[in-house]
Amino acid sequence: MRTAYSVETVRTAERELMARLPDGALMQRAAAGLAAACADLVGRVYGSRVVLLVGSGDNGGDALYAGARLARRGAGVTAVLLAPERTHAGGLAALRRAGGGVAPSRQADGIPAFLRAAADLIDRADLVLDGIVGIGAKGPLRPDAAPLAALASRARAAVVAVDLPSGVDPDTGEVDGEAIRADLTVTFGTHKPGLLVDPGREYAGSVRLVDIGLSLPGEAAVEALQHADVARLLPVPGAESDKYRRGVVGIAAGSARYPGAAVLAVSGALRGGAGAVRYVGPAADAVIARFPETLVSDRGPRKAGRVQAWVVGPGAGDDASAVAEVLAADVPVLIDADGLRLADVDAVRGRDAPTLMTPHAGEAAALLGVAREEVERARLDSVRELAGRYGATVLLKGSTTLVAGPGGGAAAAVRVNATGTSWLATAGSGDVLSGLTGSLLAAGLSAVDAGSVGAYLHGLAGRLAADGAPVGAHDVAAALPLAWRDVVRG
Ligand SMILES: NC(=O)C1=CN([C@@H]2O[C@H](COP(=O)(O)OP(=O)(O)OC[C@H]3O[C@@H](n4cnc5c(N)ncnc54)[C@H](O)[C@@H]3O)[C@@H](O)[C@H]2O)[C@@H](O)CC1
Ligand SMILES: Nc1ncnc2c1ncn2[C@@H]1O[C@H](COP(=O)(O)OP(=O)(O)O)[C@@H](O)[C@H]1O
Ligand SMILES: [K+]
Repeated sequence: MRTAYSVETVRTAERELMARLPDGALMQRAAAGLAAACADLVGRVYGSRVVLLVGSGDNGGDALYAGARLARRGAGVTAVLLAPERTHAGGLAALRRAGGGVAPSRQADGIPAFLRAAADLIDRADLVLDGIVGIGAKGPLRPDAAPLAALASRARAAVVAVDLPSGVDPDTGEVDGEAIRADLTVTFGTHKPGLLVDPGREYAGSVRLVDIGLSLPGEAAVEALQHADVARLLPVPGAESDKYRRGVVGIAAGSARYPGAAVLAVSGALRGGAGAVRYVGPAADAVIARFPETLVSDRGPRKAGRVQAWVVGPGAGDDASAVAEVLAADVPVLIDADGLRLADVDAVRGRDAPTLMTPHAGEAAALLGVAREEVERARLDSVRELAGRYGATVLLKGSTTLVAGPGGGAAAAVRVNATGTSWLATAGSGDVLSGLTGSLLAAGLSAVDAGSVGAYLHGLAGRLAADGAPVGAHDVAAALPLAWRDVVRG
């Protein structure tokens, strides 16, 4: 499991560790790891041109000490200081001792000369280190720092963010205004939520974690399943299993207008671990024609026969009665697409069995009564808010998919999944996800596990199916067994 902790938790862990170590030891660990990562990235340190963007906190201190290490190995290192009088004094002295230089400053030389010099240096650099701000960030980048982020983001040089890209909110991944676009982020002690959740994740580039010895007890703020975690959660039939013991998933989906949604949801469900798929709705002929193994019924969810979990909503049009019948069932229910619009909030809140809602940003926005952009800007807050309002587990789809448990509060970890690819942004791929995830629910996974395992397999299948080329949703479904095998084989 990859875990990310809130700034507050990181600060507490740092204080405890610092109390047991000599002054400055932690920063030296951070700077050593940072310099090593930079050296790996540029390949040849000797003769390389390195620019340090240095803010007034310890994040700047890390950049200065790492710069000193690179200067000792023969790099030409220049620091651009945002606040010379408040720069980390030890770091700056170390850089000077190692032969590094300092660019003209805003305070002494005026803003135009400062920006011209910074632009020149960044233009000619092989490597830019972003030490503007780290976990001490408050609000959007300030007006003096924002132009540096813009210059670095356009640079031909490799850009390494120190701890996290400046301009990305450490706890949420929100980006308000300018932010550093890094090729690599070297983060210390633990991942930060903002590195795993979009839009921050996209700004971070690849992320390297440097162990500085922090011990982080208690619940993470954000966690991301890895192959081994998913492998442990996948349902595997035992010797005594039969199709009913493996679980039956009911799919109430599709309409005369959208029969394909039913077919795609079933295509995902058949590959999700349930022993049988029961389809209920007006697209039975289309479903059977494509998947003859499906059990079909035209009697509505209540009379369709026993299932261990329901999926309701994909392509369902305005069939509110099917949604109400499914919500009345005492088994786990996944609500997707049209079902989200038709589900009564009190009926969802009143359920005893687990409920999993799977909106994309547009659907989440409609449920929350805000604009879609607001959900995309603040994905963590949005998923927690929805989970709290409905008392349900919520899976918010997108480039990073988030899964929040029914508590909705900040205390419980939100799962994040980034196995996907933007090729998954294709009509019907959400239907495949809902069938797959419903199947995992029927096989006995909890709502949070089913959602996060479903998103993981679906993203991986998308990647395997696409392999750099456009694919249809049915290709994603067909690649699910490949993804499953890939996970099991490790
Ligand atoms: N505390 C520790 O034990 C360690 C801290 N480390 C580094 O220290 C960093 C945290 O240091 P600090 O607590 O000094 O905080 P930061 O250096 O992250 O930020 C604080 C400084 O940035 C300025 N600032 C805040 N918001 C800003 C904004 N929106 N735009 C521009 N400037 C802004 C503040 O005025 C303040 O001077 C970590 O991110 C990490 O890089 C590492 O050295 C590892 C050890
Ligand atoms: N840019 C992206 N990167 C990765 N995955 C994406 C991206 N855009 C969409 N997806 C994934 O593709 C699927 C699309 O689902 P959805 O929006 O419900 O589509 P549809 O309604 O057409 O089935 C979701 O699993 C979502 O997470
Ligand atoms: K930074």
